[in-house]
Amino acid sequence: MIFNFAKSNNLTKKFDKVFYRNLFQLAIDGPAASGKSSTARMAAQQLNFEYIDSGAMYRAVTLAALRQNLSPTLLEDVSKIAQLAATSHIHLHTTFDPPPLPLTHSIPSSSITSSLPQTLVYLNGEDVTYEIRSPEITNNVSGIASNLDVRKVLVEKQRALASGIYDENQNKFSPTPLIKKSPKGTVMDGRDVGTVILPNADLKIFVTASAKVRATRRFKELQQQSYSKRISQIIDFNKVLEDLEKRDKSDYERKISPLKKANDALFLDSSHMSVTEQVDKIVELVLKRAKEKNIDL
Ligand SMILES: Nc1ncnc2c1ncn2[C@@H]1O[C@H](COP(=O)(O)OP(=O)(O)O)[C@@H](O)[C@H]1O
Ligand SMILES: Nc1ccn([C@H]2C[C@H](O)[C@@H](COP(=O)(O)OP(=O)(O)O)O2)c(=O)n1
Repeated sequence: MIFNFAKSNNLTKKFDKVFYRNLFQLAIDGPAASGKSSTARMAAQQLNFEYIDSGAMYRAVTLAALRQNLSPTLLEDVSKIAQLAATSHIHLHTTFDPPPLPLTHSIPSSSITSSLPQTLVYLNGEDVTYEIRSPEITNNVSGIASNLDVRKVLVEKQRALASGIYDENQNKFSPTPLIKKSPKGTVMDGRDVGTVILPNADLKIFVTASAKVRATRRFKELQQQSYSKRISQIIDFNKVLEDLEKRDKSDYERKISPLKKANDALFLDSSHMSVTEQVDKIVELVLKRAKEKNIDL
C-alpha cells in the first residue's frame, strides 16, 4: 500500500491543532554519537514524554533494502526503496524498565546499562533492535537517508507519530489520535527534526561534541556490545573515528535535509558533560520553556 500524501498531510494538519494544543514538542538534532538518543530517552522518562527515534526508522528501511539487495546508488532501485519505506511496518517501543542484559563474567560492571531505557524496533513484526545497529547498516544508512523519496515517506510518518495519528502496527494514518497513555509531550531526535519534521516544536536543541569524544563514546559502546554478545572482536578506534567522520560529512553535506542547527535551536556542546549532566540540562531547558509558554508539565 502506498500512502496518499495529500490526504495524510491534511490529517496531520488537522490533528496537529487538535491533539497537540497542550502537549510539548521537543526536537533534538545533532551528529552521530553526540548523545541524542540516550539522553532524549532518559529525559522522556523523567518528563513523562513519548520518545521517537527518527534515525531508527532510516536504519530499519536500510535493513529492509539490504535484505532485498537494493542499492540507493542504482536508479532502478530508488523507487523500490521508497516503496519499501511506505509499505514496511516500523514500530518503535520505548521501554523504561527493560529486562537485564545476559550477564557474563567478562562484562565490567560499569558497562551494564540494563537499568537504562531502551527503544525496541520492530520491522514488519520482527525485532530488529540490535540488527539495525550493525556496522553494515551504519555504513549504508546515509545513502538511504539522502534519498528524497524515502525522506518524504518517513517524514510523513514521523510527523503523524508525533501527532498521535499514525498507527505503526497497521501502517496506517488514523482519523483519531492513537496515543493511549497520556504523555505530557513528545521528544524526537534525529538530523532534521527542528528544521523539517517539527518546525514549530516548543523547544529545539542542537547537541554536539567533538569528533574524538563522539568516536570514543561509539568505541566504548561497540566494545560493550561485543562483551554482551560474548564475541571477542578487536575494535579499531581509528576505524570508528574514520567511519564517524565519513557519516558526518554525508549528513552535513547532503542536498536534502542536511544536518543543520535550526535558527531557533539552542546549542548544547556535550563534549565535557556526563550523561547525567546532559539529561539534567535538557530537562531544565524543557521546564524553563514550558513555564515561559504557560504549558503545564
Ligand atoms: N554526555 C555523555 N557522556 C558520555 N557518554 C555519553 C554521553 N551521552 C551519550 N553517551 C554515550 O555515547 C553513546 C552514543 O550515544 P547515543 O545517545 O547513541 O548518540 P546518538 O543518538 O547521538 O547517536 C552511548 O553509548 C551513550 O551512552
Ligand atoms: N531525522 C533523521 C534521523 C536520522 N537520519 C539519518 C542520518 C544518520 O546517518 C542515520 C542514522 O541515524 P541515527 O540517529 O540512528 O544515527 P546515530 O545513532 O546518530 O549514529 O539516519 C536522517 O537523515 N534524518
